[in-house]
Amino acid sequence: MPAGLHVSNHPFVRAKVTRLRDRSVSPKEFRELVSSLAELLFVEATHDLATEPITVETPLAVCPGVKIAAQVGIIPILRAGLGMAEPLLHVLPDAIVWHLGLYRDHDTHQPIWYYDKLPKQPNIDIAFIVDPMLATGGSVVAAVDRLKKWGVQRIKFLGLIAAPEGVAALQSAHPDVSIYLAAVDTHLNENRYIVPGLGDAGDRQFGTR
Ligand SMILES: O=P(O)(O)OC[C@H]1O[C@H](OP(=O)(O)OP(=O)(O)O)[C@H](O)[C@@H]1O
Ligand SMILES: O=c1cc[nH]c(=O)[nH]1
Ligand SMILES: [Mg+2]
Repeated sequence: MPAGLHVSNHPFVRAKVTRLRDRSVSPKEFRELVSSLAELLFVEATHDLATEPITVETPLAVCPGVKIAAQVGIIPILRAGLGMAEPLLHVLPDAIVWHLGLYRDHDTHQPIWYYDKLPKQPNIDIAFIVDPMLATGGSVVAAVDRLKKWGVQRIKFLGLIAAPEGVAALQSAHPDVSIYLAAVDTHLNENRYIVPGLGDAGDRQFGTR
């Protein structure tokens, strides 16, 4: 069944992503914005997370409540996805983090693997792949391919800015993967960068350019 594309319309998200794009923003503020946006989108993306009924004793009475009943995996795509992983752990400290290392080749724009330490057996019920940028879609499609081969069937993608080309590529390769974003921009340029975008999300977080 095809999953959805969810582009947040929340004023916090729209204002923060506007600031994130600003070329004059320092790496420190850029990281803070990535972190805050990731948390806001995670809340939207986990609206249907499995829960289990429990009770809790307040000082006055026994009160019905719930606990989270799914083992969540957070899957950052290195490097730029790193800044979105830590804030999700603040919201859900029991989540497991599995890093996937992929970079996009400068000339071919194809994703190249350089880190993958997934164990033989999957130990999560649902995976949230995090990466700020969905450009051609090559990196996220490769990550979803890998997670499905590993044995995870429930997968969602959390990004900040996407190009229409990347959304189309991910939906065509993996129509079951829901996509949560802060913005969808107009197009990719000749170097496959998102326009207007924000430039290179890894470099802007870590001050490497
Ligand atoms: O949709 P795609 O066309 O695959 O492009 C998106 C990828 O490119 C960026 O990573 P980059 O290769 O710059 O690596 P980095 O995170 O180490 O900077 C970005 O963080 C995505 O992983
Ligand atoms: O616009 C883009 C495209 C790929 N990777 C980025 O960091 N930015
Ligand atoms: Mg980069």
